[in-house]
Amino acid sequence: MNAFAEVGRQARGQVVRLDLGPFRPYLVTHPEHVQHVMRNNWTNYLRVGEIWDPMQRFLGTTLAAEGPDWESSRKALHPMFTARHVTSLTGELADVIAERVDLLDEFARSGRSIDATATMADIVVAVNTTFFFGEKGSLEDGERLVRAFDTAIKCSSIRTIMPSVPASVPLPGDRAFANAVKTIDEVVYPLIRKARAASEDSHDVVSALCRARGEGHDGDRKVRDDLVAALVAGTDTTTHTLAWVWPVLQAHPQVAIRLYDEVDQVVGAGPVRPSHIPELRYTKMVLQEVLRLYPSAWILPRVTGASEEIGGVPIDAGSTVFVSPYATHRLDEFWDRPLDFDPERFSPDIDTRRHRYSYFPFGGGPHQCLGQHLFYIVSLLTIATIVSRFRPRVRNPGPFTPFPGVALRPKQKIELGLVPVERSRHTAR
Ligand code: HEM
Repeated sequence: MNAFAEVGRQARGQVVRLDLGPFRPYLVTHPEHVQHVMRNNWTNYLRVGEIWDPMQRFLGTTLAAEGPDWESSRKALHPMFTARHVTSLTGELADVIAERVDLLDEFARSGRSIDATATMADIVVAVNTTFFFGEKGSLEDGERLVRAFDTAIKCSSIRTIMPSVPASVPLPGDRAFANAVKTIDEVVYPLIRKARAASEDSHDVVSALCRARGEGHDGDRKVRDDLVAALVAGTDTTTHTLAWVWPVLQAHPQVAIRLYDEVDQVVGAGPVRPSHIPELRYTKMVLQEVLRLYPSAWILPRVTGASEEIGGVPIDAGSTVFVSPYATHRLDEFWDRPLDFDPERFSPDIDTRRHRYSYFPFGGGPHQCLGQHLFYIVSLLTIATIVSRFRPRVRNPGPFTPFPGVALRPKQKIELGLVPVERSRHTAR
């Protein structure tokens, strides 16, 4: 990842062509150019081609595609992801998170470490299962789905690196891929049927999609594709961002002290309530800075429809163009001390006048992330719930370095010890 960021830094905002053997994508990092690709001329920068096609074999062709199918999927999902709707569910999500964090007491008592990534994944799966399926889905359904997503992503990436092999020629991983897709369908279709059969006006995503999409085979297929694509978009991204928080706090004790103080003041011994969320201002700044240095959606590939120039560099039709929050967030030209971790950059009291596209962990333009409100609420609830009860300490030595999977994640396992916080309940506000 360092080498990748270095290419971007040395280009100083110019468009460069990467030399990855036979594959020669362009890397676009200057905020003006990013804005051109993501927003101003987005219809010429398509999510098609050898990187996206294998993923569409299990994500389907609604949200993960382009054109009218993508548009209708986005329209169907949008009402479930507005700030107002997600905020209305904060109490329910807080209860789900508190239940998962209760399970950590045993580790704190016995002194055993937890695996930070696995624990964050456990919380995210529980939250997403509730948010997407309400009472219709069980935790076991959510866990089966996530395991199947992992397999499908791993196996489809084999085809991504061998794009010239036709689908009719078998490759290793094909059978596991087919089984994963079967598992996904075995979990999702019965939940769609349950949602269609239920007469109540539920506020979970599957019910809303069933209301928005037509009935019958075609309608069910669209609901299935919408659900799978949105769940995949929101699972690893949130999990790995939350996992990064702990080594980052360990490496920056002054930041950790301020965050702990804030949670102590706002939440005390807990439980975390919806009214606490807007008050967790510093904790949110820490998350924003984590997303600057470790944006889980670290690369956004596009393919040009027609030839054109970006910043004076001619780009032929059919070329792959990479836009990368990871690279742009580390440019000296747009960030002061870009490699330092400093949440103050996001202080609402500082007038930074940053270019909108110098910071874009959630993308931008018409494909901008639908899940960012959900992400902030879930992450603030998770951090505050854990910190109101424990002081997490990373026990294994770092450094913790980013690994460029489909989502950017810490390469090393993070072993977290949990020291219970002793305080009386009346400190809660
Ligand atoms: C740290 C957390 C997250 C990050 C960094 C993130 C990042 C992104 C980015 C960069 C995009 C744009 C992709 C592109 O332009 O090709 C995107 C799209 C999307 N995200 Fe997120 N996301 C996060 C969490 C979530 C969550 C929690 C959900 C929902 C559960 C979600 C749902 C979506 C959806 C549905 C899209 C597709 C929008 C479209 O294509 O029109 N994301 N996300």
